[in-house]
Amino acid sequence: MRSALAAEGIRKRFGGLWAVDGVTLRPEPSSIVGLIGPNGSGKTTLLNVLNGVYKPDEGRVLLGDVDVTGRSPHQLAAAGVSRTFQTPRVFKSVTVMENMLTPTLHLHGRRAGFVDRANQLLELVNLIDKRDQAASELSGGQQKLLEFARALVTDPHVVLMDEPFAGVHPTIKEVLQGRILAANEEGTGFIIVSHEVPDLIAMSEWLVCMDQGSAISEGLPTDVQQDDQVVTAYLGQPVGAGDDQ
Ligand SMILES: Nc1ncnc2c1ncn2[C@@H]1O[C@H](COP(=O)(O)OP(=O)(O)OP(=O)(O)O)[C@@H](O)[C@H]1O
Repeated sequence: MRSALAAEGIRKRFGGLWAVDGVTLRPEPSSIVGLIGPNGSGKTTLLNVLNGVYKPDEGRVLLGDVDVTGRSPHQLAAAGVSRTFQTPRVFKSVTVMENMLTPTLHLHGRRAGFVDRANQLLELVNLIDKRDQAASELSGGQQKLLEFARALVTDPHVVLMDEPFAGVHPTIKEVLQGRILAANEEGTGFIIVSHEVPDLIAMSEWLVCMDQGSAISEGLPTDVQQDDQVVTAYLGQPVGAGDDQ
């Protein structure tokens, strides 16, 4: 059974600006939660609080029943909270396989199992042939796939993803979407920030819309999409009604 990562009354301030201003999220374990909102609404800051990059000024982060507020990204990764970034953060000078194994380095005694798992995941994201190449030889899209596969290697409770589909080729996007859904079927929970609202609506069981640091609407994606406050936050455009954006 996987644990959900929850936010309780999170507030985070930069100078005079409350970038996140009292957000509570209580996802079901093993669910896909989509997080949308206009630029600057606090989505990335919330992810940064959830994986320990920032300590919140107020509120708590819970992994299952455990209060993990203030733990470092490293500690949270070890506890089962993985993260991917808008610009993939892979170690370019080492091989694809070495990248896959970096999250396991501090976990002792199970390395052989992780190598098998890493091979399996590389197979699933079509990077197995690149296993012994330096990550710098991968395209930007392939680096996103590598970062995603690496996030799954330790079998996390939840993966936080920031703009996974931004700027990636449609073929790679399709692989990513398929692998997210497959990992979710196996029990991994996701919280995904994306401006590609139609894609996110199609994948998410629960959608949250932020505006000016607050969660202004949450619920089933089709309901949130039609919420007047959400439409207004997106400058009068029904979200997900047009092109991806
Ligand atoms: N390190 C920081 N220092 C100061 N202000 C920050 C910092 N990080 C974010 N902010 C501010 O906090 C607010 C929320 O930013 P954040 O990046 O979380 O929004 P976002 O919803 O992820 O935006 P986008 O969709 O454009 O990525 C913005 O006004 C931003 O300028």
